[in-house]
Amino acid sequence: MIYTVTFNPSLDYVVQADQLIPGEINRTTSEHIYPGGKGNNVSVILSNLGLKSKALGFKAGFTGDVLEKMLEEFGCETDFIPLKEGNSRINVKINAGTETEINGQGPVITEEAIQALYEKLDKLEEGDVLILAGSIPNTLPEDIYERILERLSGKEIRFVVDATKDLLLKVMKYHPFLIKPNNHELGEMFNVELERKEDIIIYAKKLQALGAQHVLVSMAGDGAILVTKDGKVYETMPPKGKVVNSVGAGDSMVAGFITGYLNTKDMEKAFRLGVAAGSASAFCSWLATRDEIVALLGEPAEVYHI
Ligand SMILES: Nc1ncnc2c1ncn2[C@@H]1O[C@H](COP(=O)(O)OP(=O)(O)OP(=O)(O)O)[C@@H](O)[C@H]1O
Ligand SMILES: O=P(O)(O)OC[C@@]1(O)O[C@H](CO)[C@@H](O)[C@@H]1O
Repeated sequence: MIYTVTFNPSLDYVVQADQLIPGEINRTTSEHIYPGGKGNNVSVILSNLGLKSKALGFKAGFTGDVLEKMLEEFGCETDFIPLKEGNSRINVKINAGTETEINGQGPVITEEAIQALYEKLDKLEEGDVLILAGSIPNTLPEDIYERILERLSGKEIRFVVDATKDLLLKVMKYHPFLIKPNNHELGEMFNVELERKEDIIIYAKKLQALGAQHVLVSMAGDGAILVTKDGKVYETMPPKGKVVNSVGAGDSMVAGFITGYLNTKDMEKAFRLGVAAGSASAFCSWLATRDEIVALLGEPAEVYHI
C-alpha cells in the first residue's frame, strides 16, 4: 500500500484575476476550491494514474471535513486524525499574470494527535511506500519527519520525502528511496544558489553521500534532473505548454515518478512520467488528469501501464 502523510492539509482557494494590486479591491475572473496539501496532492495524482493510496494526516473543523470529503470524491482513501480545536487552513493561490500564494499557519497539533498518527504508521508493512510531503506547523518540532523514519526504519518500507531544509536534511540517514527538492531548496540546504545543471548534479550527489538513494531535482520551467542510486544522471527540459497554475506541479511529479517506478521498475520511465505529470499539472487549473498527463508523454500509456 502507498501512504501519504500531510501534517498541515489545506483547502486551496485558487483564483484567476487580470491583475493583483496590493492595497486595492481586486476582483477575480474565476475561483475554485480544491483539497490541498502536498501529500494529499500526491494521493490525487496517484489515484488519477490508477494507483490506490491512503492519505494520512490531521484535519480540523469544517474545512477539515470538507477537504476530506473532496479527497474521497477524487477517489482517494483517507484516514485523517481529527484535531479537537481550530480549522484546517485555507491557502490562497492567486494567478494574476504572476502566481502569489498565501499559505495559512494551520491548527495546533497536539501530542495526543501525534501519538495517534504513530499508531497508524506502526501498522505499515514491508513493501509499503510512505510519502511524507509538505511543511509542518511551527508548533511542531523540526525533527518530526526524522522521528517517523526512525520509528519505521527497521521495516522494509520505501520512504519518499518532499520537504525543505532541516526537515529533509535530518532524514538522510534513513536512506529515503526518493527525495525531490527543487533547485532552490537544494541550494538552501547548502547555503548556495544553484542554477547551473553541473552544480545541481554535484549537490544532488552530496545528498546521496548523506544517505539519500535517488535524488530528483525539479527546476520548474527548466525541467528536472534525476541522479539515481547507481550514479546515472537523467536530465530533461519539460514539454512545451502554457502555464495556468503551477501549484502542485512538484507533488504531481512525485506521484508520476512513483507510479512510473512501481509500474515499470525502470528509473528513466519513472523520470519521464514524473516530468509529464508535473508539467501537465502546471498547464491546467489544478492537478492534471490521466489524459492530460498521457498527452504530454509522447509515448503510449501502455508503456507506463497507466
Ligand atoms: N513553467 C513550467 N513549464 C513546464 N513544466 C513545468 C513548469 N513548472 C513546473 N513544471 C513541471 O513540474 C515539475 C515540478 O515543478 P517545480 O520545480 O515547480 O516543483 P516544486 O517547486 O516542488 O513545485 P510546487 O511546490 O509548487 O509543487 C518540473 O520539473 C516540470 O516538469
Ligand atoms: O505550506 P506547505 O505545506 O509548504 O505547502 C502547502 C501547499 O502550498 O502545497 C501544495 C502544493 O504543493 C498546495 O496544495 C498547498 O496549499
